[in-house]
Amino acid sequence: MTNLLKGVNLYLIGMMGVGKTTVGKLLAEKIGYRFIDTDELITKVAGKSINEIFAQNGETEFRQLESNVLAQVCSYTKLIIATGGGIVTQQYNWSYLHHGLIVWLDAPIPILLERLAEDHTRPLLQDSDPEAKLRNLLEQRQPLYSQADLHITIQATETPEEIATHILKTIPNVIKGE
Ligand SMILES: Nc1ncnc2c1ncn2[C@@H]1O[C@H](COP(=O)(O)OP(=O)(O)O)[C@@H](O)[C@H]1O
Ligand SMILES: O=C(O)C1=C[C@@H](OP(=O)(O)O)[C@@H](O)[C@H](O)C1
Ligand SMILES: [Mg+2]
Repeated sequence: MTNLLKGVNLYLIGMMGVGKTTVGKLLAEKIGYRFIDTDELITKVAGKSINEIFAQNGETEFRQLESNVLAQVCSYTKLIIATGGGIVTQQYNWSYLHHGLIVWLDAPIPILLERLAEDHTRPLLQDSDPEAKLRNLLEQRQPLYSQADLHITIQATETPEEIATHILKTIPNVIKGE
């Protein structure tokens, strides 16, 4: 797999709660790549949590930090990059994402809701109706996510390990120029 990818980065995109961070770590272990999470880098750069950035600086500034971090990481190779769910909403981010192979992790809303039911770290979901919020975000983002190179549909019972294996099995079908 490492030979096939030739150092090309993998970018995981998709909705909050789909498992980008969890599966990304496993993928990196499996193929000997480094793992990077854009949210984690943003909190390091800003010196505060995602919640604090949204509350104190607003989403616009968060998106700017996210783009800056993405621009930095895409100059490296052999990375698995778990992005934040909204990275696709900034058109110019696509010029960075297209440096690598873009993998869309896609799961139905009820699965996302169940996983995020007790979560307080995603400011966009601290809403009186998180289900409606997720539906609304997905409606806006689905056409953007669908620009990925690889679309992985996740079943409710699939473990992170199974999803990582599924992705690795599917990559040879979409390697650019192969
Ligand atoms: N395949 C899975 N099966 C069950 N729970 C999962 C799975 N993938 C992720 N999770 C859980 O769902 C939550 C969100 O996962 P996370 O990796 O943070 O998603 P994302 O980075 O896409 O927002 C976490 O609590 C994680 O442990
Ligand atoms: O969907 C979004 O707009 C967001 C997703 C989050 O990351 P995850 O997708 O890893 O939860 C994080 O970047 C921020 O809370 C905004
Ligand atoms: Mg994440």
